[in-house]
Amino acid sequence: MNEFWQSCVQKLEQDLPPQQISAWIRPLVPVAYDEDRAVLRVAAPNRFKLDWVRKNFVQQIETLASEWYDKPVQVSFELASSQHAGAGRAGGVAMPRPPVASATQEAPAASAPAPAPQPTPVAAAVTDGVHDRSRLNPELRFDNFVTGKANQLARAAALQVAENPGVSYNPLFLYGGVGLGKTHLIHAVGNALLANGTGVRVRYVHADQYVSDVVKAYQRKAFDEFKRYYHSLDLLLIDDIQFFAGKNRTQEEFFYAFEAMVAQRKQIIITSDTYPKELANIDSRLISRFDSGLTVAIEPPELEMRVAILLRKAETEGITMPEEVAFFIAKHLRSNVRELEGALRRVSAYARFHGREVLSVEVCKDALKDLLSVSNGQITVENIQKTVADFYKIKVADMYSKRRPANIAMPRQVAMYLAKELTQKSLPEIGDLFGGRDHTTVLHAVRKISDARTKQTELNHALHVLEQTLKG
Ligand SMILES: Nc1ncnc2c1ncn2[C@@H]1O[C@H](COP(=O)(O)OP(=O)(O)OP(=O)(O)O)[C@@H](O)[C@H]1O
Repeated sequence: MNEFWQSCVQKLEQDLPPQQISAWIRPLVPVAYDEDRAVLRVAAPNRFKLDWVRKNFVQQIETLASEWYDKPVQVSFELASSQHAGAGRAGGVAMPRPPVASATQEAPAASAPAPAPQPTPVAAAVTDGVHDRSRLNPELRFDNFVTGKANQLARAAALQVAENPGVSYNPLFLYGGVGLGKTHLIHAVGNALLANGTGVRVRYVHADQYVSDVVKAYQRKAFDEFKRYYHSLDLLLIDDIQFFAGKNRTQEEFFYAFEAMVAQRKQIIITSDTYPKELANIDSRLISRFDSGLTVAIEPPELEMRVAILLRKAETEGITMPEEVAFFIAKHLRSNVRELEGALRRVSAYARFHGREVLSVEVCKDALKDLLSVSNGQITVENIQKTVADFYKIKVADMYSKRRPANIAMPRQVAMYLAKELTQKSLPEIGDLFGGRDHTTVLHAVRKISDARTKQTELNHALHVLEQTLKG
């Protein structure tokens, strides 16, 4: 594992800028590799870094681990205990240890014993520098956010809020699929406000972290401090609010923070993977609050925007990318910006490794072979199943399974409908590809979804996004 980790860091160094390596990769510590389950445990020094690497680097590390161990490896991130401190930097390997309790578990029953007091994240936040305190990433700004049809409304709303926090749209609720720039945009608002230098109190928090803060405040009986901190902010940026689902105590606390902040004209910006009314297991009074400001969608980027993003990112990284190369990548990779960034890193590392000065379409074809075979421009039933499963956050396997809960049955019908609409396959062929279902089941799904789409705006919107993602 030690050897793997050293090679992994070296490979990442070829792909990522040095600041990212020192900020996010070097502080990580490999904890243990479970050979039987093919799971590699990696510890991060704090919750912020944990969330960040989980979100931004898991794919790269899993790919490298899978190559190294020659089988699909899952990487599981966790918070470091004191045993791990420093081991990563020294390149040493920490011994396996008992798993860390999930920080996202909801507040325990009132009788739960309180653990020994430690500095709370709230207290820690007060002692850090301004960016650490706000948890903003200074790299995510308006000036490096590429705009196109898919995100122009969201950007305009975010700019408006940055100019008039607390008075224009409160809350601003941004929603959209993975990797489309929601996090980037809300950091941009925070950074713009900090840049004004008026001493505003800004805090970015991932919903998962907020849940964890509620749990800690509960355990340490520190709710007053918790409330004081959150209620005192001028701008609260809360990412991926769908993670509040089923966390009742968190929702209650957030409701009070929300009411207090909005009453004092303090700005709140929320992101989510779906629009407010579609959020599952969230209290209806919160949903109605979320909808009371401005709700804006970010959609998957269209071709021209994908090209612009690639050219812009290549320029920033000092990579010479001819337009035809950008068009080639953008035509084939259509789902989100994170995927484009990954492709750019891969292509440039490949070119560097093979001593090619200028990127060419040939280099891209080689470097992105596996990605391109999945999305070679053709719409297949497999592509549709994967895209729809990603969109609705269900497993691809549920497309073939016999399970029928509504949250699975509906996406499956959507996928069948799209398969009929976008491929040449017959109803029986589609039925076969959905776990051997009868053609009448497919016909029923096609009729049901095409009828529902004419009556339900949100379903129509979702289908539009899916069609656009699949067609490119
Ligand atoms: N319009 C854009 N211009 C430049 N970079 C972008 C744009 N949109 C997204 N990105 C970049 O793509 C990556 C993914 O974006 P981001 O993390 O903001 O997505 P997200 O919508 O928050 O996704 P998730 O739902 O997974 O949290 C980031 O590195 C971000 O900087």
